[in-house]
Amino acid sequence: MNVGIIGFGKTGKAVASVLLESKKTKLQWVVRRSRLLEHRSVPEFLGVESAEPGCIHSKEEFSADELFSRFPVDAVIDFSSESGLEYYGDAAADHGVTIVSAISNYQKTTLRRLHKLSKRTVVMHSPNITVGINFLLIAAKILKTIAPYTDIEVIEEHFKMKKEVSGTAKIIARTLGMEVESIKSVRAGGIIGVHEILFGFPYQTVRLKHESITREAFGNGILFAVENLKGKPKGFYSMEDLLLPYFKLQGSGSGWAEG
Ligand SMILES: NC(=O)C1=CN([C@@H]2O[C@H](COP(=O)(O)OP(=O)(O)OC[C@H]3O[C@@H](n4cnc5c(N)ncnc54)[C@H](O)[C@@H]3O)[C@@H](O)[C@H]2O)C=CC1
Ligand SMILES: O=C(O)C1=N[C@H](C(=O)O)C[C@H](O)C1
Repeated sequence: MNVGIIGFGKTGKAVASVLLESKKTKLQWVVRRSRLLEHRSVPEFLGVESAEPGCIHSKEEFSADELFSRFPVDAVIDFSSESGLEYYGDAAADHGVTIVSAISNYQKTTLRRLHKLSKRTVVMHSPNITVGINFLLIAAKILKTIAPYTDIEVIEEHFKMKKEVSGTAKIIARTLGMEVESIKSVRAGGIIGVHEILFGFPYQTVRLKHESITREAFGNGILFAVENLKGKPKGFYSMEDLLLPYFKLQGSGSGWAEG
C-alpha cells in the first residue's frame, strides 16, 4: 500500500521509520511545514537503507491536489496538527485517497469536516492509534457494563511539554460517561504516553493500563489500521471498528475458564 505522511515531527519521524521497515507499506512522501530537507529522502534523513522513495516535501511546494496527482498514494496519514486537514482533506477525497488522521485534539468543527469527507472516501480518526489502548477502551466499556457501581478514575501521563489534556483520555472519559474535567494529568520528563483506567470496587481494584514505550508504537498501530481498512467502503471508522471483529473468538475455546 502506497502511503504519505503529513507532519514530520516527533511522531511522524518515528512512524515513518516503522513504515519504511514494513513490507506492507511503501512510503512515497512526507509533507512538512518547513522547507528544510526539501527533496531529500526519509531513508537518507533516518540513515537507513531503503528502496522506498520517502521524498520530503514542504507544504509550500505543491497543492495537495498536485501532490496526489504527481505522487499518488492509497492512504494519507496525518500526524501534523489540527490545521493539516485544511491542506489535504478535499484533495484526498477528490482522489479517493483513504484518510487516517491521528490528530488527538480536534475542535468539533474540524471533526464534523472529517465526517463530511467520509461521505466521499474512507476516513479513520484515532486520537491514539495503538492497538493496545483501543483494546483497553473496549475492555473498560465491558467492565463498566458488568459493574456500573464502581468508582472510576482516568489518569494520563505525558512528556513535560505536552500542553493539552490527552485526546485519548478525553475519549476514555466520554466513553465511560465521565466529565473530562475529572481526568488526572501528569506531566514529567519524556514520558511518551501512559493511560490508566482505575475501577474502584468495594473489595478490589482493577487497573487497565497502557504505556507507549516509544513513538514507534504508533507506527505499528498505523500498520494495523491501513491493513484492516483495505477494501472497506467509504465511511468513517475508528480503531474500535477495526478491532471488534477480532473479539469473536474462534473454535470451542481452550481457556482455563472451562476448568
Ligand atoms: N493518534 C495517536 O496515536 C497519536 C497522536 N499524536 C498527535 O499527533 C500530532 C503530532 O504530534 P507530535 O509529532 O508529537 O507533534 P510535533 O509538534 O512534534 O510534530 C508535528 C509536526 O507537524 C507539522 N505540522 C503542523 N501543522 C502542519 C500542517 N498544517 N501541515 C504540515 N505540517 C504541519 C509541524 O511543523 C511538526 O513538524 C499531535 O496532535 C499529537 O497529539 C501523537 C502521537 C500519537
Ligand atoms: O502528544 C502525544 O505525543 C500523544 N498524544 C495523544 C493524545 O493526546 O492522546 C496520544 C498519545 O498518548 C501521544
